Amino acid sequence: MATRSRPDLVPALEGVTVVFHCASPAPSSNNKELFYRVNYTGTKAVIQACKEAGVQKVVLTSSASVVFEGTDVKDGTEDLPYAKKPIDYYTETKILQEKEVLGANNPDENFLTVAIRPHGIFGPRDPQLVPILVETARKGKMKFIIGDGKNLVDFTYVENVVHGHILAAESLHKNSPVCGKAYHITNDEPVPFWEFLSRVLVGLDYEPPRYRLPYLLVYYLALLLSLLALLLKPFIAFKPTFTPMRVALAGTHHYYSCKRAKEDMGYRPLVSLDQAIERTVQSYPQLRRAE
Ligand SMILES: NC(=O)c1ccc[n+]([C@@H]2O[C@H](COP(=O)([O-])OP(=O)(O)OC[C@H]3O[C@@H](n4cnc5c(N)ncnc54)[C@H](O)[C@@H]3O)[C@@H](O)[C@H]2O)c1
Ligand SMILES: CC(C)CCC[C@@H](C)[C@H]1CC[C@H]2C3=C(CC[C@]12C)[C@@]1(C)CC[C@H](O)[C@@H](C(=O)O)[C@@H]1CC3
Repeated sequence: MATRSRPDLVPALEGVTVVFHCASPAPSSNNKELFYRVNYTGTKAVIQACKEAGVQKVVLTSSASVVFEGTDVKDGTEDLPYAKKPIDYYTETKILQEKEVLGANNPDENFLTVAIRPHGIFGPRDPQLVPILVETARKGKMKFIIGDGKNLVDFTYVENVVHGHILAAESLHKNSPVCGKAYHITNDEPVPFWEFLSRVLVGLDYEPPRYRLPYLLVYYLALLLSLLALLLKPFIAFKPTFTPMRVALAGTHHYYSCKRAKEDMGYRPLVSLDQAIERTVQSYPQLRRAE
């Protein structure tokens, strides 16, 4: 449902028991105002509309990045505090959104909420991760490995993310431990970031990245480029591919524990990373490298 207007939402929600709130502008958007309007004020409108329409359960699609500050997270649990300096404005508004949804949990009034925090979602025909990767490779910018190439990251197949949402909805009832809590949902198979990207690229007939660059060198170069882009904005518009945020995502460990989801809602990934990569690569014949 692509609306943020409460008067539109209420009639659409009449008779509904569970709302899955997945709406967000794409993280790559530059529109700060839109992030705020959709992820924060839009979420408040959704909660209000749910209450007015008598919806009892809300499952929010949050993001594991709400605790990521651009430095290593290894097997991070849900007890990690929210990032004080989130990696971008999208994530800043995901934090506001998650706080709003979890804060609205009120079993006494029969209004139950839970947040799912996936990480690095991918899957067949997704318009984000693989297309961005291929576009970067086509521009000849996927030749380099940032850092030592060993940093482990979670990438989560879309079907496992959906499974986590359904389990959360089914587990949401009065006295359940899931009420008002956040849950990491990943493939539970952390993989070296550069190995994952290489497998997707090679699967689509592109060369994998080969040459190593020191992490800090690339990070500060990206920072410099971003500052330059900001300074030159009134004269020329250019959008650097390697932003500090992308460099941090590419060069640090960021993988999360699913222990809480396993214990409280019986979560297990349904599709392995091998199967997931295979299915995803097969779904993009148009992105395959031409001979
Ligand atoms: N893609 C990832 O790696 C990832 C990881 C963690 C969390 N998430 C979260 O998953 C959810 C789904 O994202 P996705 O990556 O599948 O992208 P998506 O584009 O498939 O889904 C985003 C949804 O938001 C709606 N939307 C966008 N702009 C809107 C607006 N202005 N007003 C109302 N609705 C609007 C779209 O209609 C769409 O249904 C988001 O909440 C996102 O923050 C994504
Ligand atoms: C230019 C290259 C160095 C990197 C190219 C790959 C990137 C397009 C993706 C690899 C990891 C992805 C990722 C996100 C965006 C796309 C990547 C950087 C998110 C930041 C998108 C927003 C989500 O909420 C984040 C999450 O917590 O899952 C994603 C983290 C991984």
